Amino acid sequence: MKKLEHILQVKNLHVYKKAASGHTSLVQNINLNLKRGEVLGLIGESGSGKTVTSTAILQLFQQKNVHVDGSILLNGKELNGLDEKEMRTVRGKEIAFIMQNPMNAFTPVFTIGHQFVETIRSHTKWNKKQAREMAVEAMKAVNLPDPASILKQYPFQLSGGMLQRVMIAFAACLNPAVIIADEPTTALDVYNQKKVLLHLNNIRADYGSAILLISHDLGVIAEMADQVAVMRKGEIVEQTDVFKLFDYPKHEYTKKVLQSRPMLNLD
Ligand SMILES: Nc1ncnc2c1ncn2[C@@H]1O[C@H](COP(=O)(O)OP(=O)(O)OP(=O)(O)O)[C@@H](O)[C@H]1O
Repeated sequence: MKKLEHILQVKNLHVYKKAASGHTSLVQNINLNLKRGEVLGLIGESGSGKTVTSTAILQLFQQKNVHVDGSILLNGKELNGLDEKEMRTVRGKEIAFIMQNPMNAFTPVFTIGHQFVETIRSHTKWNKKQAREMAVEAMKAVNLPDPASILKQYPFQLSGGMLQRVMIAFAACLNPAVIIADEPTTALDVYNQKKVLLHLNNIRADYGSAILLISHDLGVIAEMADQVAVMRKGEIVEQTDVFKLFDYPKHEYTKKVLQSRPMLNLD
């Protein structure tokens, strides 16, 4: 079988909020392509539609509130319109999500260990002991101290930064084809930011996972991304390789975004 060039292809994606008075558009005409092992940075001002785009790709909107139009191909398989049961077999295993707010990623009433082990077991044939070992290894990779004791804790017992790293360990442990990372490092100090970025970089290099990286931090984008898409008011206004974007931004809005980044004055 011929290998597909793109792991993820988003074509003409439109997302509408449903209301009695009619539909309002949240994002329009989004086209994105991700190759194996590639990092696509998604930047743009607050409210420009980055999270809506990733939520639509993951099919996490409730159909009664939001309508998603267009095509989302993951390894050639159409995700848009897939029923929830099928989507559950895709999420976590083939396409993983690192959310902006780590608290939302966990169920408060179960320990981290229970949730981690059950997620691994629902996608593999491993027994509990094997799944626990895998969870411990995955947590070590993101610099979490004493993973065995973290497994016994409940989400509220961990700090936001620790939960963020648990979620990244979660997302990466099954070597998904695509990882969507929505501001994965914002809750972290500089040292752990570096650790997490390095870990994501290793995953893409070792397993060929493609990463859709949403970030306000242009330093993170410059370090990690191969391609960058710039969003504004629900649309992509510019999409190019990372060097071209930083050196020769075309769109006025991109120029503004680049100009507004904080500069370190070393003098
Ligand atoms: N579940 C939802 N239902 C309806 N509208 C939504 C939903 N999620 C987001 N929106 C709206 O869609 C628009 C885009 O929001 P989105 O969260 O995608 O922006 P963003 O670019 O990710 O911003 P930020 O950088 O602040 O996270 C906003 O006007 C927001 O209010």
